[in-house]
Amino acid sequence: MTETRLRTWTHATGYTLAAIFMAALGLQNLRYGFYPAFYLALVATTVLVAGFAYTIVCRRQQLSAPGHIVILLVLNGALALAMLGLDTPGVAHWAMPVVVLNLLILPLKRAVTISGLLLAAAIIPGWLNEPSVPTLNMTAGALVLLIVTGAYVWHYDHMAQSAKDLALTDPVTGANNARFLEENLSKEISRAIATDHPLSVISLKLEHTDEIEALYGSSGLQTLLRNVTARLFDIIRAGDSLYGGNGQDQGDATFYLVLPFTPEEGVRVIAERIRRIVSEHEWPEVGKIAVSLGCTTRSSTDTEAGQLLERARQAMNEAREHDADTVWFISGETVQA
Ligand SMILES: Nc1nc2c(ncn2[C@@H]2O[C@H](COP(=O)(O)OP(=O)(O)OP(=O)(O)O)[C@@H](O)[C@H]2O)c(=O)[nH]1
Repeated sequence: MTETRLRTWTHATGYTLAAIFMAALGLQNLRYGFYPAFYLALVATTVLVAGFAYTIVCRRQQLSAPGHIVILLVLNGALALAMLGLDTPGVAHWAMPVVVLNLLILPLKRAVTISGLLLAAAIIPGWLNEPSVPTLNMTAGALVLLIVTGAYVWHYDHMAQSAKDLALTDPVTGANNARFLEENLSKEISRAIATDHPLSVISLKLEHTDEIEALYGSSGLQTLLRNVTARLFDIIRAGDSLYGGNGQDQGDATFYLVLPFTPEEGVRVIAERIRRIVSEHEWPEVGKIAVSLGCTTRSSTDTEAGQLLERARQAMNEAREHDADTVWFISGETVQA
C-alpha cells in the first residue's frame, strides 16, 4: 500500500468513526432534551462528514491535503467555544476523540498545538469554577492522551522517514541507491540539453574486493566501502552525485558519479584526482587498494541514460584490461563512429 493510500484510509476511517461518535452523542442529547449539546453535535457531525468527503475527493493529494487544517480548525474552534460558553455537563469529554483525530490527520506540531488549545479550553473552566477530583482526573487523562498519542505519531513519522531514507540511499555505503541512477541521469541529460551545459559520468570499481572479503570478511569490506564513499563525498563538489558502491553481491563494488557542468578536460582531472587519492590512501585495516575508473562526456547524440552508462562501463573495462589503477576515457564520437 502506498503512503498516499494509507493516509486516505486513515483519514477517512478517522473522520467516519468520529462522525458516528458525534452523531450518537447528538441523538443521546436530543433524547434527554439537552438542545445546545444536540446542536453542537450536529455541527460537529456535519464538519466531520465534510472532512470525509474532502478526503475522498482529494484522495490523490492526501500527503499534503491543506484542507484538513481548515476542517479541523472549525471543529476544534466550535468545540472550544462550546466548552467555554455552554453550561452543558460532559462536553469537555468530547475533546478526547477530537484530539486523537487531530494527531491522526495533521502534521505533528500543528496537531499538538491545536489539541493543546482545545484541551486547555476543556480543563481551565473546571479549575476556575470548582477544582475537584473529577477535574484533576480530566486534566491527567487529557495530558496522558496527548503525550501517548503524540509519542506514537512521532514514532510513526520517524519510522516512515527512515524507510524513505533507506530507499533513497544505499544502506551499506550511504551513497545514492543505484536503482535511481538511470532515472536521475535521464533528468540530468534533459537539463544538460535544455541549458546546453556539458555532463560527464564516471564508473569506478574497487579492485580485488573478493580477496579483501576473503581476508577481512564481509564486515571488513563493508567498512571499506563506507570509508571510500565518505572520502568520495569529500572530494566531489556539491552538484555532483554518487551512486551505488554495493551491488547485488557484496563483491560488486562499483560506484557511479554523475557530474553536471563537467566537460571532458574536467572529468579527466577529477577522475585522476580520485584515482590518486583512493590508491595512495592507507585504508584502515585493509591498507592500499587499487581502483579502475572509466569516464565519458555526453555528446550531442547522447539522449538516453543507458548510452552514457554503457560507455562509462566500457571505459572502466578498458581501464581494467590495461592495468588496474588506471583512468580510461571514451568520447561519444568514438562509439558513434
Ligand atoms: N564535477 C566536478 N568537476 C571537477 C571537480 N574537481 C575538478 N573538476 C573539473 O576539473 C576542472 C579543473 O579543476 P581544478 O583543477 O580543481 O581547477 P579549479 O579551476 O580550481 O576547479 P573549479 O574551481 O572547481 O572549477 C574543473 O573546472 C572541473 O571541470 C569536482 O569535484 N567535480
